[in-house]
Amino acid sequence: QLSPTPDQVIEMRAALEQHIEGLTGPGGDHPRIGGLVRLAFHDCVGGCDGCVNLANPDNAGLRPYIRDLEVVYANFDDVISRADFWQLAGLEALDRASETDSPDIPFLVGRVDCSTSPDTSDLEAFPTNGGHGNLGNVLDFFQSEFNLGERDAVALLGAHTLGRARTGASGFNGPWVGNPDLFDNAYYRDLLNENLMWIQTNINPTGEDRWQWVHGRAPGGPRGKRQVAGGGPMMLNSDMCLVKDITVDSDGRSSCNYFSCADSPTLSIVEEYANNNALWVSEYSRAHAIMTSNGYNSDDLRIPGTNVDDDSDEEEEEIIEAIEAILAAGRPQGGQPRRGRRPGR
Ligand code: HEM
Repeated sequence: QLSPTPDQVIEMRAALEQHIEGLTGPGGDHPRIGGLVRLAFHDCVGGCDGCVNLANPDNAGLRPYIRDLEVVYANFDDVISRADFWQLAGLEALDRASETDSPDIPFLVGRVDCSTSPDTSDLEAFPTNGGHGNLGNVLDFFQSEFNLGERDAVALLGAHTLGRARTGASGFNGPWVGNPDLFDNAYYRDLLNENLMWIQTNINPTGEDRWQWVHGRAPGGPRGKRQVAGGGPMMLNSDMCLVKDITVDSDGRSSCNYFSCADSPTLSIVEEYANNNALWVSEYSRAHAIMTSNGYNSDDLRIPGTNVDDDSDEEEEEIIEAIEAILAAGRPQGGQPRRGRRPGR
């Protein structure tokens, strides 16, 4: 099995850092930050296996990130699996985006690529209704897919502080927050910010509906015009449901507005994260570590160059213990390891 040395991991991280810096968007942002974090998540739906089904509309937009990353991976494909390399790329992107509180996520190796990597025709199960969904859809998804609870789900969705949605991919449009390159709790602060006058608008009224929440006005500014085509900061229903108890119809339209909706049961978690960046980053780290072990048992994954049990870093050990507990709880009856895709997928 492929297993890089710690020095090789350092070399790969340097190459990935260069890769991330090597592409800038029109606003001077770095699109690969968001793209690589999203890839790390999408690869782990159905098990982290270095394979993404690009024919699945839920994966729309990932193609250029995978294609460009292949050029970097070609230099290391004899020492690391693609599945591990994609996870390292996600971690490097998070580090690049962090300023004050950096996520502390141990990089574990041992993931195995699917036989057709990087492509697959497997249909992975993403949240019902994608960005149209409500809190029930979101929580069910994280529970059934990753064995993650409510708090972990709220923490993970904070990754939407990075990157943006694109009309040509999901059909939604815009970043979630003002600075899509910065990994901090702005996502939670904006969700709670009444001065942003959140309104729900359909940015694709002549085609398949795309109801997203946009700022009704700039902070402190006069009430602005509804963003007809989006492009400014936005939230999906699956984000807004963390603070508002929205019920959406099959097109994604909410029956209440930001001011008339009742509070969501997860509101208090959002408030905690909005008030405490370090707390959010720490809980995000744990949830991300668990998500990116999906499909494996604790004995399958280890820190490069070590045996997991030898590792002396206390914080990393805590996270590994958490992963072990979750993996043990999630093991199917009969104690069979859940490596790669689950039966029936
Ligand atoms: C309920 C679960 C989720 C839903 C419905 C959802 C939905 C979406 C949608 C619709 C987009 C826009 C894609 C595009 O147009 O290119 C997106 C982007 C993104 N998502 Fe999620 N997402 C979910 C969970 C997550 C999780 C768990 C993570 C990571 C931990 C994540 C990280 C990202 C990032 C970083 C982007 C920006 C990508 C870019 O800039 O290219 N998402 N998500």
